[in-house]
Amino acid sequence: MSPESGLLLEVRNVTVSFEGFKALQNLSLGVTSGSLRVLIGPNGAGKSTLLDTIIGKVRPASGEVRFRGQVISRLPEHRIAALGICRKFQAPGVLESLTVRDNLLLAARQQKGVFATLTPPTAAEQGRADELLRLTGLEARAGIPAAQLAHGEKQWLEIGMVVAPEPELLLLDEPTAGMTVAETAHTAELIRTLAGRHTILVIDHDMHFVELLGAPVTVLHQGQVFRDGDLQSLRADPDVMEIYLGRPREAAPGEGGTYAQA
Ligand SMILES: Nc1ncnc2c1ncn2[C@@H]1O[C@H](COP(=O)(O)OP(=O)(O)OP(=O)(O)O)[C@@H](O)[C@H]1O
Repeated sequence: MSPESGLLLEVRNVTVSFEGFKALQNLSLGVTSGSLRVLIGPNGAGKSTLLDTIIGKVRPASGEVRFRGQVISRLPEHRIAALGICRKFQAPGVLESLTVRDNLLLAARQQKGVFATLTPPTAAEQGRADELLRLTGLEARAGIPAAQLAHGEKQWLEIGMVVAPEPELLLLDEPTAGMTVAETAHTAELIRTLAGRHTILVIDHDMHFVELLGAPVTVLHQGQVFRDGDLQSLRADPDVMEIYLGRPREAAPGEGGTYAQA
């Protein structure tokens, strides 16, 4: 945590430019340790670019990102990841031929790469894999190849794999994309369980899911923070409605509705 601001993550006046087009414009955002925050906004608002900037995939033209008070926006991606920032992308990255438990075990190994295959897992690593099975609700599926999992189960497995090394900050990009209503509800429960142990930023378009998360919401629009608030007040905000309704292709953020997707 930054001794100066008390924030775990600080995005300070960040501008990101793609060949002159400003995807983020002087954007500032602070995240406290252990909090859960949702990012929403119309297509092209800059949500993914913001996560890309935090993980070091995209460099700001101006401004900076601080993590625990340290400026990270000039560090290479692997150094930022090593500080404890992990991002789960939409596409699951599980190894299909391995069992669910072995995927979790691999992710829980302290020793990475080829060395992990040369030494047997420690009792602590085995214990962590079992803990992750319970956490994700995949205990009954532990012994089957990951290829046989349903779409939602695969996503929970990947969340388990991403949290295995205990990252301090977890960035989730549309974790419920393509999920059924029941899978979405389970995902919300899982993320709520993880909050507190981890600081979590979630991007999602599914307002039912956002409601289930019950977390503060930040609305991005045209590369800037447009509003902060709870979902209920944002739904009642005519300006928030306007930025969605102003785009004919997109759905309005009505009860249980879905914000526009790419
Ligand atoms: N590599 C890139 N080169 C050029 N323009 C880009 C690049 N990445 C993003 N953009 C543009 O920056 C803007 C913000 O994109 P971004 O993907 O961050 O929005 P988003 O809020 O995540 O949208 P969505 O909800 O559709 O995923 C968009 O206009 C997009 O076309």
